[in-house]
Amino acid sequence: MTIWAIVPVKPLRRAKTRLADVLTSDQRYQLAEMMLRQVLAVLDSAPQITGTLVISRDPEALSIARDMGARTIQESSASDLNPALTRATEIIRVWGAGATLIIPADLPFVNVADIAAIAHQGRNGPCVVISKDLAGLGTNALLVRPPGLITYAYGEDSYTLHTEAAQRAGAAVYTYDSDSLMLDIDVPEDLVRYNQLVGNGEFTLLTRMLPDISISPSDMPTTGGNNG
Ligand SMILES: Nc1nc2c(ncn2[C@@H]2O[C@H](COP(=O)(O)OP(=O)(O)OP(=O)(O)O)[C@@H](O)[C@H]2O)c(=O)[nH]1
Ligand SMILES: C=C(OP(=O)(O)O)C(=O)O
Repeated sequence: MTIWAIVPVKPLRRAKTRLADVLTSDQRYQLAEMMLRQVLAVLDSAPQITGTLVISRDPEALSIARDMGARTIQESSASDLNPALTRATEIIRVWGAGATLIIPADLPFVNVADIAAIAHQGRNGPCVVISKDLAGLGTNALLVRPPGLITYAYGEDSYTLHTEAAQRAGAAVYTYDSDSLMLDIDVPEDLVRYNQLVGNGEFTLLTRMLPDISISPSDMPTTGGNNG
């Protein structure tokens, strides 16, 4: 059965506000664009994904999505993340999708093995497959078979809320976690944790993605967690 990916994208020039203490607005814009392109490239190369629908208010994000082979939907200005995802899900249901995989645009390390593993776990419905964030509170990837089975509850404690919604719907609930899927880039500590994960003092993610950036570990808080 077909799996359509949905990628929600906030206006790129207003993204990653929680990184404002350590990145300039232009650096945040560059990071948001680079992560979006990375996520779309992985979804485009994953054989289990029939197609990707990007929903955003941002014409620039929608243009990037189209250039990378994704379908797009213009989100209304008054929208928010959960209603945007609901609207996108309604569309892929019309397209006959057997399942949807929600992948946020800020998961720079998602890879095709993650997509394959989630698709395999979620091959028989009704079910959901959820990938937690590093703090274990958020939802980094979410497969829902059939689409529309549960109401989206992204935000605080979304992992628990999505799990409970699936249980109420009588669906099987699977969890798939991997280092590559667990790290969404939200807060400065995520950059520190990324650095710890790869064991390198030079913020490889940023230096690779934003070669002109000059952040050092001493610029970062050393405790706290990804609040999902
Ligand atoms: N279409 C759409 N996507 C959204 C909206 N809010 C957040 N997103 C996307 O949902 C995913 C997770 O959101 P966040 O982690 O809050 O990303 P962010 O808004 O760039 O980061 P912050 O500004 O720090 O909250 C990212 O891919 C965002 O681009 C929204 O209102 N509409
Ligand atoms: C929206 C979520 O997290 P964040 O906005 O921090 O990526 C979530 O995990 O439900």
